[in-house]
Amino acid sequence: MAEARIIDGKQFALGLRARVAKKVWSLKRDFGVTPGLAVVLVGEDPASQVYVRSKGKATQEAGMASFDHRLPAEATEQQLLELIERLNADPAVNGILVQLPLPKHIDTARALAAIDPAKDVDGFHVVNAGKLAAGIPGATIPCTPLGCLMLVRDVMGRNLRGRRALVIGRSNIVGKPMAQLLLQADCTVTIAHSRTVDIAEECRRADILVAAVGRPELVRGDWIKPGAVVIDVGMNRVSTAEPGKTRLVGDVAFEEAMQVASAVTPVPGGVGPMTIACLMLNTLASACRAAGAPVPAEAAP
Ligand SMILES: Nc1nc(=O)c2c([nH]1)NC[C@@H]1CN(c3ccc(C(=O)N[C@@H](CCC(=O)O)C(=O)O)cc3)C=[N+]21
Ligand SMILES: [Mg+2]
Repeated sequence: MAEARIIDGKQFALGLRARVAKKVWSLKRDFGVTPGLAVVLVGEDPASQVYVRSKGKATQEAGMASFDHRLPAEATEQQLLELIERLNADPAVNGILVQLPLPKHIDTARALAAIDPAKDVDGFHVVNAGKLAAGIPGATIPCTPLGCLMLVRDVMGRNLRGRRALVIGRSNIVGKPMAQLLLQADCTVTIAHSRTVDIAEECRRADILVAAVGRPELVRGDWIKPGAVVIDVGMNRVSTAEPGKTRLVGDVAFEEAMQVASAVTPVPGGVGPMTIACLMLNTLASACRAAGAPVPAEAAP
């Protein structure tokens, strides 16, 4: 069989960001509104600083206002909650992203619950998670699962009815909302996790396989159903033979998957760039709702 198609998430994300930028422009022209995204970073984690910088850059490139808020690692939960309250009340801010993970002395659930659900562009607030699970329109969809669904549809078309989908991982950020989206798309959905008895056997039934567990190259070629579409959410930094040098690998053994699947996302260049592009889309959508403007259809899959 021919090698699988490499799903170019980076390219798709560039296109999506360009579509968002166009709509930002028309929102400004027709409603006099410039969408704004506030990113809150607590502490100095170097990886988080890199992500936060690339989010700020993408926000500005889309023609939106970017507000950067840094708190020291020792900041109290109360200080963070006060900042969130100020951002909730600020009409220039349509989206609030509190970068995770937070320092251990801060209760993550409490911080996320403090964000106005209408400004929760991550889609992590229980109101948005609940709307997604209950099928109530107007939910903000978490960026990574939304991006994954876009890539699946790009390959398989919009009609996913009856497809067997397996999601590996049950986090609130990726696994659970991913499963909800696939269910809403009429897939037959299974969620596998660390206590699943035979993950390989579950994988072999899946037409759509989404791996989001954070275990480098867990999914082997012989776990994959021939012709399946494989979406690799994993971003694991592993050491190489060269001392001090690391490289990024996914949750899927990429070269093996390429021999069996019909399409596979690479790491990097697959899901990661889609997460950022969908964050831009969700921020635009929040601004549209606030202004009474039509919400882009892509934000409500
Ligand atoms: N409240 C919150 N929301 C988030 O969405 C969130 C978060 N906290 N905390 C951290 C994670 C991580 N994350 C990434 C997004 C894009 C790439 C990305 O674009 N990666 C590129 C490059 C990776 C590289 O080379 O290091 C790629 O996969 O091609 C990576 C990581 C968002 N996160
Ligand atoms: Mg698990």
